[in-house]
Amino acid sequence: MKPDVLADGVYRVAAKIGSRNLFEGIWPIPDGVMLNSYVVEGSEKRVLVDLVKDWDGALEAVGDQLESLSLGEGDLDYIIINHMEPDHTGAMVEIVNHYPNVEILCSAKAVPLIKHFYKIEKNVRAVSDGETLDLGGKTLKFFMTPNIHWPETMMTFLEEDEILFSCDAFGSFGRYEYCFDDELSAEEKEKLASETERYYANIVSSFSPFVIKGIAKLDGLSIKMVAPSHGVVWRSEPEKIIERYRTLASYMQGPREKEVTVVWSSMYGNTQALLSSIVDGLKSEGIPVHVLRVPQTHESFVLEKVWRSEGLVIGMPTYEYKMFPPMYHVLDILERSHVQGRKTLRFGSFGWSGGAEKQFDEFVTAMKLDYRGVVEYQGSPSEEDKQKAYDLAKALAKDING
Ligand SMILES: Cc1cc2nc3c(=O)[nH]c(=O)nc-3n(C[C@H](O)[C@H](O)[C@H](O)COP(=O)(O)O)c2cc1C
Repeated sequence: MKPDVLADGVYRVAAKIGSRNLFEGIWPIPDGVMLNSYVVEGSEKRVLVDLVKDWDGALEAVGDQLESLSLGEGDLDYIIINHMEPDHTGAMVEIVNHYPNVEILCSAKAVPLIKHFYKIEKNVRAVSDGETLDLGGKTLKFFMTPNIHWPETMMTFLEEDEILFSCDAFGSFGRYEYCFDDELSAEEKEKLASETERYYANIVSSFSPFVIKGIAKLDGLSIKMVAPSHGVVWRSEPEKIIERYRTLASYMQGPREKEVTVVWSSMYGNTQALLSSIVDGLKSEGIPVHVLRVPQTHESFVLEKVWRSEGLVIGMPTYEYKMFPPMYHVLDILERSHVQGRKTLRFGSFGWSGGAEKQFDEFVTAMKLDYRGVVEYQGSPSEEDKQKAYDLAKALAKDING
C-alpha cells in the first residue's frame, strides 16, 4: 500500500488485516479490518497519530509507508496515542526504538498504561483537554473523550485542515480498496454501512452514554474529515457518520428500530417446531424480523441485530436443568453490552422438569427486559401452544408498530 493523501502534509499509513483473524480475540471479521495511522507534517515538526500492532504484516506495511514519506530514523518528533488498546499500540516498543528521541503525547490516564504495557516511561508526556500542539503551520488540538473506548481515550483535531483523528470512534470492520468513503463502489458502501453497525454493536455499544457525551464535546467544531483508526476516512459528508453514531448510541435507551430479532436454538427440533408460529405472528403485523440460530450464528451478528431492534424473542430448550448453554453465552454477551429494555418473548421445550425459564428470569431482571411472556411446553408443541405463540408474537409486533 502507498500512503493516502488527506491534505497537504497529512497522510494515512494503513494496513489491511486478513479475514482469518478474530478482532479482540472474539469477533469474526469475514471482510478483515483496516488499521489506520496518520502522519501530520508541519514546517517544523512531524507527528504520527496512533500506531499498529505487529499483526498480519501491519508493522512492515506501515513501516514501508513511513519510509516512503522519508520518515526514517530520527525524522519523527511526536507520537500521539489517542487510545491504548494494543491494536493501536502493540508495536510501540519497535516504533520507539526506530525513533529513539520521539516524544509520546497521550492523556494522563494513558501514561501508567504505557508504563505497564510497554515498560516505557522516558519521553512520555500527558496532554490536557483543549491543549494545542504547534507543528509549524499545523495545529493539533486534543479532546479528552474517555470511554470511547477505554478510560484513557482522547481524540486529536487538526485545526487548519479540519480533520478529526478519532481512533476507535466512527470506525468500521472491513477492508476497503480505497481510503475515502466517496471512492467506494455501491457494493462496498453497502458493506461499509453494515460493518459500521456491527463494529459499533460489538466494540462500542456498552459505552454509548460516553459516545453521546463525546459527540456533544465535538459540537461546534467544523469537521471536514473524520479519520478513524479502523475503516475508511469519512470525507463526503462527515457529519453523517457522526449522526449515525449518535443514532446507534441512542439504541441503548431507545427509541430503537421497529424490528424484532428472533434468536433461537434447538437440539432435536421441538423448540424449532414453534418458530414458524412466532415468525408468522410477527410478520402478520408487517414488522421486519431477523431470525438467527445459535450457536450456528456467531454472537457478533446476533448482537448487531438485537442492538437495533425494539423487540426480542428468545427460543431455547432446557438443558441439564438450566438454559441451553450456547444461549446462555449469547445472553451473557448481550447483557455485558447493556442490551436493556427490549420488549421480549420466550419459547422453548423441556423433557421432564424444565429449568430454562428460571435461569432466563435472571436475565429478564439483569437486562430490565419488558417481558411479555413465555410459551413453554413438554416435548413437542400442541396446536394450542402454536396458537398462543402466534397471538403473543402478533401482539408484540402490534405494540412495537404502535
Ligand atoms: C443433554 C440434555 C439435557 C437435558 N436436560 C434436561 C433437563 O434438565 N430438564 C428437562 O426438563 N429436560 C431436559 N432435556 C430434555 C430437553 O429439554 C427436551 O428433549 C427438549 O424437547 C429439547 O428441545 P429441542 O428439541 O428443541 O432441542 C435435556 C436434553 C438433553 C439432550
